[in-house]
Amino acid sequence: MDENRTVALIVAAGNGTRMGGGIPKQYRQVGGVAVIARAFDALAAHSGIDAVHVVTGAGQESLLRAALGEGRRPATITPGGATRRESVKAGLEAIAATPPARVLIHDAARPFLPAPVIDRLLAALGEAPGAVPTLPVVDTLVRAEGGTLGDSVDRAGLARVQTPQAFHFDTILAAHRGWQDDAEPTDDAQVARAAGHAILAVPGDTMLEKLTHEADFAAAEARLGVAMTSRVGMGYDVHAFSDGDHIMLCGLKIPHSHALAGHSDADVGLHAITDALLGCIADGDIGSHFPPSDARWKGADSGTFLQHAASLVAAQGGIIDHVDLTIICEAPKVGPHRDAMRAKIGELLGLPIGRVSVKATTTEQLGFTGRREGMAAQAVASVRMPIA
Ligand SMILES: Nc1ccn([C@@H]2O[C@H](COP(=O)(O)OP(=O)(O)OP(=O)(O)O)[C@@H](O)[C@H]2O)c(=O)n1
Ligand SMILES: C[C@](O)(CO)[C@H](O)COP(=O)(O)O
Repeated sequence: MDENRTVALIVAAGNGTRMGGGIPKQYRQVGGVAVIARAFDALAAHSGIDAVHVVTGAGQESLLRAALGEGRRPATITPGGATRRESVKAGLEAIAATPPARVLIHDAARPFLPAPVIDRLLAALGEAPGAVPTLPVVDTLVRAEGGTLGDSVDRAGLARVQTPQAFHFDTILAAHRGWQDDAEPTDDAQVARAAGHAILAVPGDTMLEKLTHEADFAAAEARLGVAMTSRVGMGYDVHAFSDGDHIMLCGLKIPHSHALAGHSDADVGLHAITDALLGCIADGDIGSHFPPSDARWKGADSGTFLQHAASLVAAQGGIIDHVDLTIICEAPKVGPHRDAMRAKIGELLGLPIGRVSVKATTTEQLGFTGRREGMAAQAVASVRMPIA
């Protein structure tokens, strides 16, 4: 073991399920820089830290490399596990090949890490085998029982625990190797304490808040003082009817007297929204990203196209505020499916249903939609983008 060596381990193997759809939160941008890149920079720039190791999820390595760019080189990149604990253990085992004296274990989802927090943690490791940053609880605490308030919980003596969590390396490695409880620990301090070690609390920082839900991104931008600007994109699409007994519309299979003809699943609604999102970032159109000449997109689920466009918006630090779709046809009737369509689009984009509008109109039997030769759809999307 190198007595002088301190390393950092960033765990980034989560899928961000509470965040909703799109690319995992650690690879999205906040203020024009990927979340994980900010955490990486804060650790790598600290004079007390010698190397930064990263744990990433299965299939996320290209996202990780893109987010870190050329300039940031993790000492190791290790595949994570199904839980945070498993990911941390995998990272510690990778580091154990050349064991350092100390390790700081950090959530990739906490992009803003002030250097004084690291200073406090490293100083505390001179007195104890582990230390974590904490913040006082300032709100009243109650048990939540459905929609009804349960008993209040005395907040005296309670604290909120953040990361990085700092440990003597051999202590935390042994604690993780020895973890046997069936319950999943939510952090590494619990693993160390279960092995009998005293862990110190040092003052945390409000900048260190974890990005957990979608609204946390807007809060992070605000915390950073990032100026955001609104953009609006529009999309329009048409598909002709052909023989068949159903159409795909807004990601749903709708029974109908005809199918819609197209290279993909011909989902005119999702195509219009995809183009509206691409319009917000001035990045071509659905045809330039998914050319009909490419056999890969034959019969493709258009949800893939929509999620790709949303991930491009997110990669530029954009936040989708709202989408509004108008479907133009004489039949089928959209009304009975409207809310299911809104829910499906919301699911694909990671948006609550209140930010997804689906409308429909006929053209009073005029034109190609009036003659029931095909369907059209137009969409407007509004996003907030960081001002470059
Ligand atoms: N199997 C897992 C789960 C989580 N993490 C990481 O642990 C940190 C904190 O977890 P959390 O905020 O819960 O992230 P996610 O698991 O991605 O989010 P969610 O629980 O909403 O799915 C994140 O940096 C996440 O990438 C990990 O490395 N491996
Ligand atoms: C490790 C952690 O960030 C400390 O607060 C937290 O416990 C992670 O919990 P999650 O449920 O994995 O977000």
